[in-house]
Amino acid sequence: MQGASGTYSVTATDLACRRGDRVLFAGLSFTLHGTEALQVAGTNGIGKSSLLRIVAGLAPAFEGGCTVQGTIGLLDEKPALDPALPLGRALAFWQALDCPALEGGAADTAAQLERLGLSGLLDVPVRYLSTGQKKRAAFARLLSQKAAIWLLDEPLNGLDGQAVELAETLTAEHCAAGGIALVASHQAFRMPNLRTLELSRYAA
Ligand SMILES: Nc1ncnc2c1ncn2[C@@H]1O[C@H](COP(=O)(O)OP(=O)(O)OP(=O)(O)O)[C@@H](O)[C@H]1O
Repeated sequence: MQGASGTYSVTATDLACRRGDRVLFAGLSFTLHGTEALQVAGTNGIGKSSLLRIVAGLAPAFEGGCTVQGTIGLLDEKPALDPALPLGRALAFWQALDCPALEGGAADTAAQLERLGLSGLLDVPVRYLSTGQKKRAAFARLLSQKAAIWLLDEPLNGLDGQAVELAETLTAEHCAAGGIALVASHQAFRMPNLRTLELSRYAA
């Protein structure tokens, strides 16, 4: 991560979200600083992904606003890895853009791939990877991004039990290192000091 963790923040102020002709939620405010994590919980369709897209700057707020200090890494169901490329080359493409001159980058990356159980899959085209392997690959890309603010949209979907624990541990490590995590999920997500925001409380 670049910059001091004390400078990272996500602030949502009186946020409302409209999708189509429906206002999904309104009056939502929260602040996250470096080291903090928040799980956005709620039933299917309540607006969890929509909230993350607003925070990421990919969708407009209907009312209110959101300001972020720090770089954003979004992990969602689309890993944004070229399906035709072998996994190793697909990840290298992003790494060259995200962190071209990363010191100790190669060793760092190899260790992360090993930890994610991807080392033996680097020559497999992305389109052949299983659902869980694709999600692991999305975490590999997220880690190489070195973003301060992790926006995780259903990060545990498709992962087996061991990988669920790893995803939770990686997120805890990210926050312990000064990062921020905003986790949208209807599933339990276990990590220290995780706050929960029930989006249904803001349903319009
Ligand atoms: N572009 C769009 N136009 C109109 N409605 C949309 C659009 N995108 C999403 N929606 C609707 O907005 C609502 C919220 O969707 P969203 O994906 O944010 O919910 P969610 O809480 O993340 O759901 P899930 O738990 O199923 O992932 C849904 O009813 C969805 O159909």
